[in-house]
Amino acid sequence: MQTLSGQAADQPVISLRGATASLGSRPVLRGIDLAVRPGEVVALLGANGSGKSTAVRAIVGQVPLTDGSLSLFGTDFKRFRDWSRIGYVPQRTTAAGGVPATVREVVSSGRLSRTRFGLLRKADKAAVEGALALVDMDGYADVSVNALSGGQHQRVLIARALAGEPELLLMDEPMAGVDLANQEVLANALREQVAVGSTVLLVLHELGPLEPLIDRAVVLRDGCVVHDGPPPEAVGQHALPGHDHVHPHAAHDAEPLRTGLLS
Ligand SMILES: Nc1ncnc2c1ncn2[C@@H]1O[C@H](COP(=O)(O)OP(=O)(O)OP(=O)(O)O)[C@@H](O)[C@H]1O
Repeated sequence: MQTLSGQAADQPVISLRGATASLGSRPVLRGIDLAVRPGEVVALLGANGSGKSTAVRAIVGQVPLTDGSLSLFGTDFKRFRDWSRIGYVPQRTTAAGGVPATVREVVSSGRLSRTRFGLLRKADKAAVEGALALVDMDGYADVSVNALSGGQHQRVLIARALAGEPELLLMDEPMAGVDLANQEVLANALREQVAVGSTVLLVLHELGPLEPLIDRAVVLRDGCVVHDGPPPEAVGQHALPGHDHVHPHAAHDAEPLRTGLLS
């Protein structure tokens, strides 16, 4: 079966095979296999320093692979040019730069790859306004990004990624610095993306309000995949920061899988 974009329905949107990468002289990804299929919402979990951000940065080409392969939408990374199909929210950055820009201007920049010659047409402007509304920042459209709180920045960066109406959304700790009420706002925004068929890969420390949306969890430890399957149940004490989670799906005779999401 083919999707509207001509891609085979069962073909992974992201396929990393045997991926290795180093930062400086340090091997950070040590043979990662990760396939994300169309419409899936996959959480990338693991302790600090396990390689989650590096894996996502490798997928968007910011960290070169030293071995293994990567394909996006069925195209080998070296030949992939269709970046407008991908929205990326990097980890802990700010939307504010040296130049004063309004929230709407920053979010509009996420639409440029969908335009011809950088001109925003009616549909582009509607997509920008829609993205602002999705993260509940429409009331701040004309505010300078320099005047925003950390959580508001994060919502603007997510709106910037959503403005391009990406088929694949990559988000590195989207809930970092966002209070619980706004985490719910972002969870709703994501739910709407998933409802229109977007594929999502998120780096998370805790599943939190996103838990009902997550189809699968991939847990990294020391640059290797140690679990690929149902998300760990984060209920009660298990949801508490620092809890070293023993996965309920581990075979009886197997070493209990400690996802150690935050440890
Ligand atoms: N520029 C760098 N040079 C050398 N090592 C680095 C560099 N950046 C990160 N590292 C190391 O690479 C490892 C993986 O980092 P990465 O940011 O991918 O982990 P992470 O799982 O996303 O962690 P966190 O949950 O803290 O964000 C860490 O041990 C980190 O110290």
